[in-house]
Amino acid sequence: MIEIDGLTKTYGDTRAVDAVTMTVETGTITVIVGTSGSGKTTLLRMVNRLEEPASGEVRINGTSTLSVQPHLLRRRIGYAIQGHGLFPHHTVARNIAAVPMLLNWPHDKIAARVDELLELFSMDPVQFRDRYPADLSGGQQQRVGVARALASRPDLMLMDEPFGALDPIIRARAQDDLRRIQQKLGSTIMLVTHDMEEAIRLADKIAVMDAGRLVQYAPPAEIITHPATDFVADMVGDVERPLRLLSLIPVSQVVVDGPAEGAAIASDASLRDALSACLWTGRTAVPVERDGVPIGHVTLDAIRACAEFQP
Ligand SMILES: Nc1ncnc2c1ncn2[C@@H]1O[C@H](COP(=O)(O)OP(=O)(O)OP(=O)(O)O)[C@@H](O)[C@H]1O
Repeated sequence: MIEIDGLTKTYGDTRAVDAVTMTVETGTITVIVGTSGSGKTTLLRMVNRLEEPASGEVRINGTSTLSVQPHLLRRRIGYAIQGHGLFPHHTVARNIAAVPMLLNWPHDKIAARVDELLELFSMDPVQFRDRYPADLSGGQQQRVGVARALASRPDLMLMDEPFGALDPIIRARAQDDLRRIQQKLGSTIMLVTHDMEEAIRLADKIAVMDAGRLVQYAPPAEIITHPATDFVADMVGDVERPLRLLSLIPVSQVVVDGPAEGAAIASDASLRDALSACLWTGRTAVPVERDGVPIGHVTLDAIRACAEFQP
């Protein structure tokens, strides 16, 4: 459990974060959302002491972070930022292994962990572990960045706009992957975004920040149905649905016979999901199954045609 207690940060006259108190349960995703300058990043960076608070404290499983040296604290807390921050001259495997190497894990344990994470992120270890970041797509780099932050099985994972550089379709797929992996590993995640749609998709609880203050902290359904302030209502109202059309068409409508490579999606999934799957994996088709039985595949061309020919 992460307890944030009266956390405050001032820069001159600006109260960047103003007496924020909230509790994050172990094994959940909390998304901190708000407009630019509302204090989200500062709040997150006070949790791993990249910023020191003016007052208040953070407790992780009952222990104040002030009682732990910052560099030791940060080894226990994963941190992923926009633009992934990978080391360009290190291979994918070495990038993912950065913290386990610092912690002096045995070589075979590190190698096993790297392969396990690559597989979790749908990247074949044989194909990817010896590549360099420049030889990966943007989506793949982002996945390696998140895998690296998870590598040592941190108590807590902090993510600052981790998907900000991805286009909206790939981002939806990256969010789904993160959710799946978080559930599998039981990780505790605090994630900052300015995108309310991302918050709704990912969060167990959403923390809405406005001018340094925490104005609402509640599950997504409650934020949508009972926004605490006009500001929260405006943020919910702004949720963009650029791919609304594809979201409304089931995959079953354009499925054709024959196999395709990769993980299958359900026939009642939407074409938006299928499009995300194609773009995220870099494939031009995705297999489709009904009740776990393969029934064919859907192609990127067919999805595009649907998007184009709808009124
Ligand atoms: N090092 C600093 N010196 C002075 N002011 C700062 C500093 N860092 C942040 N601030 C101010 O603190 C406030 C909160 O900034 P913060 O970066 O936490 O906001 P944010 O919600 O993460 O914004 P964004 O979404 O644009 O990243 C802003 O008014 C910002 O200008």
